[in-house]
Amino acid sequence: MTKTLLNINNLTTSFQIEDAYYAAVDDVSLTLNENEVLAVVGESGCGKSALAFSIMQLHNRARIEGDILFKGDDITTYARKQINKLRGDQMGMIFQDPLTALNPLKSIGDQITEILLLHNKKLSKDKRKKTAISLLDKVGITFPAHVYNQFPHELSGGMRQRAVVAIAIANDPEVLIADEPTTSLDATIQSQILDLLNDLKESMHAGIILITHDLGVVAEMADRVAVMYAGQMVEITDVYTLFNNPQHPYTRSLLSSVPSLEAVDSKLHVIQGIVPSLKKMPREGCRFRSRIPWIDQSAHEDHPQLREISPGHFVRCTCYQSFYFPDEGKEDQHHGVS
Ligand SMILES: Nc1ncnc2c1ncn2[C@@H]1O[C@H](COP(=O)(O)OP(=O)(O)OP(=O)(O)O)[C@@H](O)[C@H]1O
Repeated sequence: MTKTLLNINNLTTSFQIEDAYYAAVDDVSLTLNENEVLAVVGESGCGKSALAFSIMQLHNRARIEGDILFKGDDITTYARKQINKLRGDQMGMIFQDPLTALNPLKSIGDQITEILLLHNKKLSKDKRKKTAISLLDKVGITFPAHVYNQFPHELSGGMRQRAVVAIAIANDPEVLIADEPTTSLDATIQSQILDLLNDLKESMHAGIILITHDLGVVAEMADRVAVMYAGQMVEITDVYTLFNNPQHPYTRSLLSSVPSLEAVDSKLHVIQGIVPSLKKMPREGCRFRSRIPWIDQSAHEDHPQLREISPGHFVRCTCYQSFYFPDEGKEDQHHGVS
């Protein structure tokens, strides 16, 4: 039977701006199973990192509501000490920018052995060093014994990101959150890091939340996909359905704004506008409404809900039933699940 590792219920993360709180993650519910890659996709500013930081309890001054169950235990009620132990032990995170994730004043070896000690205080110095070097080897670093003694600024970008991965997986976490893990890397290193994540899923049966705006990475890595817009999930489905039968206008716009080698004849549609800032974000009705003004206003719900339209396929707002791209014409409009 598949084991559920994370059960996130009605998570809302709000930041204070001047004298009011604004939700960057708004009533998000998600599950993550073992041996599964769940991709979270969306444009910049839609709340992906805020979600990742909330799950890892890394926000300092945010207001967090809802629960985050890790194997049935609500970790939002954990004391600081408990959460510090959980992070880096059963839950690991790979940050977007390896330079901010690594401590510039400590050697790579020290940063890995510190994490190993979280899991097992009794691990001897010698054993810690051996394990750290084998981790560096596992993430594909050549001369791992040499890199063990090096400092972050002495490594290339790709090596630094591998070191960040080594730290994140040091204690064989059951949940791994990877926030744009390959954004700052060139294509070759990017695919090596993604292969590494896939190996981890296979060998440790870990559940991975992969945050990305790159649909190529989604196609290659994900089992399920959650599409996020303006703090809310607008579509959740398996990766096959996402690419073959996307429903929400935002998902369809994201997919059709990327050129595809297979579909050379298909039109590209650029999504006009941007994700609104937190303060300006509409809190009533369909949040994507202003970016598809040609769709009849009556197509949107007043209080859009995420509904299961076929098993495992969730879509927010009824507007997906009436959506078409302006240059396709209304008669070509999409009619729901096929
Ligand atoms: N500490 C904070 N205080 C106030 N606003 C914040 C804070 N962190 C994030 N935000 C705002 O919350 C919204 C979501 O930001 P977030 O970084 O989660 O987006 P994202 O989807 O991860 O974007 P990117 O892909 O660029 O990292 C944005 O409007 C951002 O400006």
